[in-house]
Amino acid sequence: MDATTAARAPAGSPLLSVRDLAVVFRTRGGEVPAVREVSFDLARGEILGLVGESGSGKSTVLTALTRMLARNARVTAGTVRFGDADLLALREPAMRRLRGDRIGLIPQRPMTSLSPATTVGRQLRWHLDGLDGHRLKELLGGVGLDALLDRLDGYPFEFSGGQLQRLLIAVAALGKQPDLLLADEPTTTLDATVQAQVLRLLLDLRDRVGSAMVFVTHDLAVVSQVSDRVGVMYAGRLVEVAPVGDLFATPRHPYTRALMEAIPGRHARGTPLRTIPGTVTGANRLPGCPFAPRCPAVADVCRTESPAPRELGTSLVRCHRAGEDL
Ligand SMILES: Nc1ncnc2c1ncn2[C@@H]1O[C@H](COP(=O)(O)OP(=O)(O)OP(=O)(O)O)[C@@H](O)[C@H]1O
Repeated sequence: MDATTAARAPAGSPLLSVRDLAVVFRTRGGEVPAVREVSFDLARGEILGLVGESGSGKSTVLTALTRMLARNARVTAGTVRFGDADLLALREPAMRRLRGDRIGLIPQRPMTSLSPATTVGRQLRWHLDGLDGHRLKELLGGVGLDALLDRLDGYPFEFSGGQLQRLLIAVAALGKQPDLLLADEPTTTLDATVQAQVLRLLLDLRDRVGSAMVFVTHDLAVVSQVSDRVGVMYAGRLVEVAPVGDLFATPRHPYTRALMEAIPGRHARGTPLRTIPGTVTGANRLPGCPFAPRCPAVADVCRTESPAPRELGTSLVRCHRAGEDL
């Protein structure tokens, strides 16, 4: 078994296969690596949660997969296979067709993917050919927006961020029913009851249509509810990938452990919330393990050699010391 096996989706050939993806951003100070050596597979109908602190590269991975990176970003290494297609090599018209009907993206900031000068109703019809009144009602109802049916001649600025987010979910998930849905913090702006409704709807889409999903979130409670497997990112690298139950029960990477320790409610009432000392700043440029400066189990080798992925139980973990009695 090679070292990427645990990053593989269970059984059958994967729908999506990402290998050694690397992305850099061009900045005034030079090129900054944002994503490095990211590898994972996704089976049909599987949901992979992607977690990690702000700036760890989650959105960059999703936008690289759909080839919608910012203008100052470029993919410097890696392959992305979606079925038979090599997504990084496809010509733009073919990629656009895939984005049109087989790969859906729910972006983190809804405003950036809507035209400010066109009514919301018109934009819905652009995205969903042959959208009739009955289907429209069904879509809006699915995301709890029935009340907006009479307001679709309004412009995006007349709607709240949460309403626009739900409209985009309705289009990307329910309207297109894609084979692959990439969702970037889709429920963060929603209140608890609407969030629960949207999560149920996404799970129902997976059950009915078999859509696979990569679901980015900061919220570990959400990730535990929706994911089959979870990938943990730190400073541009996927440091651990494991089935959701195993990741929460037996986190292997010291960063994953620290994340779990920081979950409110895991400790007795009155105990101060645990935080992770230090910051991630500059970690993506380090020669060794990016977590070394903050790691309670750091050894000399961690500062000089980047750990290769290793299998431990059902996890794939990038840590020199994982598996030791730390
Ligand atoms: N347009 C940009 N120009 C330069 N650097 C960028 C740009 N966008 C992102 N980055 C950098 O790339 C890295 C990864 O950012 P990314 O947005 O992918 O992280 P993230 O994990 O999705 O964060 P968040 O949870 O806050 O959305 C960060 O260091 C970020 O500063």
